[in-house]
Amino acid sequence: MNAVESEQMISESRLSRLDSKVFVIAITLTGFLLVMAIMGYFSYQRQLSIARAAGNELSRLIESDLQHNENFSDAVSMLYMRLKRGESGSVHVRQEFDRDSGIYGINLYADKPNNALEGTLQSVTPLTEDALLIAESIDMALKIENKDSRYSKMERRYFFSGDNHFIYITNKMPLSRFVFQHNNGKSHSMFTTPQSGVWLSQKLRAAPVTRNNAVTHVYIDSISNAPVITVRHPVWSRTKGGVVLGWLCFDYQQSELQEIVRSLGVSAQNNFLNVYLLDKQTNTEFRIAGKSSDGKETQVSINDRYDVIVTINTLRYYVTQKGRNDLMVLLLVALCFLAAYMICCNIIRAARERAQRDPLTGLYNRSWLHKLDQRKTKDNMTVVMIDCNNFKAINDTHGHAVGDSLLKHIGQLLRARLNSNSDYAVRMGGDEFLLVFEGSNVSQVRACMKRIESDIAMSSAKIPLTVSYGVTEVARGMSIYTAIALADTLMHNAKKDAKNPDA
Ligand SMILES: Nc1nc2c(ncn2[C@@H]2O[C@H](COP(=O)(O)OP(=O)(O)OP(=O)(O)O)[C@@H](O)[C@H]2O)c(=O)[nH]1
Repeated sequence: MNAVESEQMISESRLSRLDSKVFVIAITLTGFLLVMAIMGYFSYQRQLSIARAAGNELSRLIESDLQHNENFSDAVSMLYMRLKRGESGSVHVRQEFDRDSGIYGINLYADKPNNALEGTLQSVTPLTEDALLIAESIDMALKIENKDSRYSKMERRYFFSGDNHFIYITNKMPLSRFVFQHNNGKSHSMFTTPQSGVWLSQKLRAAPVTRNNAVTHVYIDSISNAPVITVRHPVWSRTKGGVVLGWLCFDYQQSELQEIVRSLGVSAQNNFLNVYLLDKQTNTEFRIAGKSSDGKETQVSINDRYDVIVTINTLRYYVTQKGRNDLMVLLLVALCFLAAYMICCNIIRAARERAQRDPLTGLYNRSWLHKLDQRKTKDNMTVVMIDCNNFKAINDTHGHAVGDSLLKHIGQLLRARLNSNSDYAVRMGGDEFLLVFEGSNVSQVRACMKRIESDIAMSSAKIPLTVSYGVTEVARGMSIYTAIALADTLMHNAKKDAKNPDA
């Protein structure tokens, strides 16, 4: 092999080394990104399905509440009509006046065994006969309401608003929170909470907002100072389409809707959900739960007016337990790929190392030379080309196996004489060896070669073996291949001289 061929082989090997590294990195990165993409897709789908489930459930509950309110208002209308016609007995509710708050009130259904009060009807003006009939109807409707429904367990704020009267219906709450007030030593049956007395009279005295729509947009309630939507249902004096006596209005407060969100198993443990009610007509968002609006979004329609929007805060999703599992898997995948990358690199390094070794002698082979070429030539660098004399005859006489063990033995001898930190032995092929000395001058190298020659002669006494060699100092700036070629020529000259001592 000449120097040009060697150069070509070296640059090819350099290229393949680079290729294999780039290949491993590319495969690792592609695999990692692929797994990330697949996991991201499934994580995204899971987040969306959670959002969709929450949105569907919330819209279903709100819709059923709206339906419930409508049924309740229809029941009040029906009962009112019956009372008016004298079909449902007489009016039982009793109007009373609370001097402290200046409010007229009527007790509604009190569920004493369960310590629950449905509420009181309260008005700042004395209730007219018609208003008393409505109050009685509301009382009766409350009694026949399904007490087991989720709705009946919710705190409720609603009021009746007619042309001449505004009746507020207090919240459902435990009886124990009410104070039975006494008037002149006589038991006074009107319930008033000490905390809510002022609030109630304010609420009642505030002019009720006239609303033309069946559903209001989100507004801040003047008394409770909280965002509210009011849904109103007509109470009819005759059948539907007849005269409207007034409106039963149901306030949806943020806290109530939050309660619904909390009651959804899915959102109770996942604080990454942001839930909004979107008023489609005014394009107003009414936040029910959560803090931000970013993330995956899903929109579920409740009715013509409202949509539920659920978004998922991805960062929070990952911080909560469910997301943490995803992160752990992602981390494990990253570690697996890192391990795979390191293993691949090691395999390649070992294969490259093997490719630079001669399998018979364990010395470097010719392809290792490019390493030397890459390095800056050091001062005091000397190369020696060695070739065994008449090796063919040894093979022919003693057999190839003996020839092999001789070559192996020469390799050991060479290694034994070299300084492992600065000198290298290379099997160039067949019975040819190259020695590279870094840090020894030519005379030191020649002295070393004398010792190697005698080692070989002594150790192969049964099968006499000699070597020829050529020594060349690598001049500053000289290519290693040029030096090897020079040493090769010198070695051949020496061989010729040995064979023809007379010439
Ligand atoms: N046993 C063995 N023989 C080898 C191996 N590689 C090459 N040879 C033999 O080594 C011999 C080398 O021959 P040459 O260098 O051409 O000639 P030579 O007999 O050494 O004679 P000169 O070099 O002129 O002194 C050939 O017969 C090869 O077959 C090997 O790995 N093992």
